[in-house]
Amino acid sequence: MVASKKILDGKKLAKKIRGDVKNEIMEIKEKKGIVPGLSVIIVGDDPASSTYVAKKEKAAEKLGINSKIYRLPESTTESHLLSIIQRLNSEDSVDGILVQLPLPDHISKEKIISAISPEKDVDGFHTTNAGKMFQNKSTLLPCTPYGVIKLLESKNISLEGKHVVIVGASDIVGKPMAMLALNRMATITICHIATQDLAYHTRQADVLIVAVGKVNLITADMVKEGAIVVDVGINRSEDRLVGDVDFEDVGKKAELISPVPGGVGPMTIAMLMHNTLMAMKERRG
Ligand SMILES: Nc1nc(=O)c2c([nH]1)NC[C@@H]1CN(c3ccc(C(=O)N[C@@H](CCC(=O)O)C(=O)O)cc3)C=[N+]21
Repeated sequence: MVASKKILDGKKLAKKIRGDVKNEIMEIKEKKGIVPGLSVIIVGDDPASSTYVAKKEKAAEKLGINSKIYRLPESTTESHLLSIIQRLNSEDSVDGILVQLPLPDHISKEKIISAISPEKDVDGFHTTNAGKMFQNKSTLLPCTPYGVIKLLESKNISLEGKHVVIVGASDIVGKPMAMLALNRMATITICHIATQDLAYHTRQADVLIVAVGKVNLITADMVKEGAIVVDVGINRSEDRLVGDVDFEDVGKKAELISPVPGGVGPMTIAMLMHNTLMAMKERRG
């Protein structure tokens, strides 16, 4: 068992953040008579994607966000999807547009993301928002890396001067995670599929952030004593949800460790709600 004081409890923090967002939404509703609107588009019927979208819908509803889910068949054409996005871009009551990833192979992810108005890009994936993040300017930040930062900040962990090692270099987690850490003056290492001697790098980490999607990728021998470990991985193993980190063994060595489930996942949803409110305030606040 990992001692509870060592656990980075994302479920608890996400609840607090959702509460804060809800209070602000109620205040704005009272003063101005407007509520945030979130449109979520899902193409095809991948069961994991459907679960996540259902979670987003439920969270939005509880916070007084007006959410609408577009469930489109796998056969949806790129041009049809683009036409829906264009309509949502011009709809004043829609503050956030999220297209659930992955998309089917016949649809270009880049084309779809760049069609979303940057002001409504609550995922923070648009190149305009990525560029602003690069410049450390205020923008909509990608929900998962942003959630990781919030989780660390909630324990008063400053990244300044720390060696943050990120395993995984995806556009939606690893790369933006590195940029957010760099913007907070961390020294960063990004490991990926071509990295030689992964363990050499992970053992240097003061803060180790893992986002790969491989069960038990990170074992106790790969982690420095007293490190902070954040597990972004989500894997289904023997019908249960596990991360990329061997939680029990690594938990003994780590100072703090995030669990799966109950770690980064709920933070992703909370930051999406936060971003939806921010998008509303920026555009029509
Ligand atoms: N455009 C887009 N934006 C996304 O933000 C996005 C996406 N596409 N595609 C898929 C990934 C994955 N993702 C998760 C959200 C919540 C949990 C979550 O709430 N996890 C819970 C448990 C989930 C469960 O029980 O199945 C937890 O870790 O405790 C996980 C994963 C958002 N994603």
